[in-house]
Amino acid sequence: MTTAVSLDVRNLSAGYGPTRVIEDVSFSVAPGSRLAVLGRNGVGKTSLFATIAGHTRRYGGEIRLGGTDIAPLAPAARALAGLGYVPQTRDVFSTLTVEENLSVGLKKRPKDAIEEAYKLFPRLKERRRNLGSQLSGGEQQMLSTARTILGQPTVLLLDEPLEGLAPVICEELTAVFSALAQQGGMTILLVEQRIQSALDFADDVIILERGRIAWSGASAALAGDRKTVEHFLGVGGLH
Ligand SMILES: Nc1ncnc2c1ncn2[C@@H]1O[C@H](COP(=O)(O)OP(=O)(O)OP(=O)(O)O)[C@@H](O)[C@H]1O
Repeated sequence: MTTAVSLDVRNLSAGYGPTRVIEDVSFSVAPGSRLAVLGRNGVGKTSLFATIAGHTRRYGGEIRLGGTDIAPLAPAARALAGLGYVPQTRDVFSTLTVEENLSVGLKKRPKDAIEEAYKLFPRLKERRRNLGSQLSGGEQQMLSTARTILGQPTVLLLDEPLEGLAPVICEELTAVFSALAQQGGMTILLVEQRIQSALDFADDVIILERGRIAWSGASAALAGDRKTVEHFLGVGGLH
């Protein structure tokens, strides 16, 4: 059965122990589309992705992936169901080689599927025998992204993938993300501090404020609405 919605989040509330940081969040994302999650520091962007991936305490709400509620599942089962999560921390295994890191992402797929990762990021093939700890920040981001993509997710969550990276690496990564959405039909959710980059990449946007959705709409609408950008994201958000 096909569904018109790839990810559907309904009335989601979550936090850490007794502290709630996500409050009654609802949104949906169409298959193959791109959603940017924006907001000032500490509003809950990382926590929202961590909640969808199963790493916080959920108080209520549903997370439907292709029609199935994955909220009761453990993080590994969510990944098997088609959810890819690339955390802000990148989580590269520093004592494993690039190739060993990629093998972890294969799950039950044959070893030669690793070539897909090398096709996406040729730099990783050059560094296949290097340890995770020997990689630059950009290479670590490529590795973390490639490892997740080897699991063939239908929905990919990218938490600040461009943070701290040189402009040329940001362009390379952004081109891969765009190709995954356009040619691979992958649904991508992106947290990004650079508002203009996020708007250039995404079809739609949600803005969080204190764990709640404060604004949602098309990227083009937000790009033309300087007042809303300044109100929720601060002066100088667009350039
Ligand atoms: N592991 C944790 N335990 C307790 N509180 C946490 C934890 N992680 C985040 N928080 C709190 O949850 C709230 C939301 O934080 P979160 O990191 O999700 O925001 P953010 O919008 O991603 O911020 P930034 O833009 O700085 O990355 C903050 O008040 C933060 O202090």
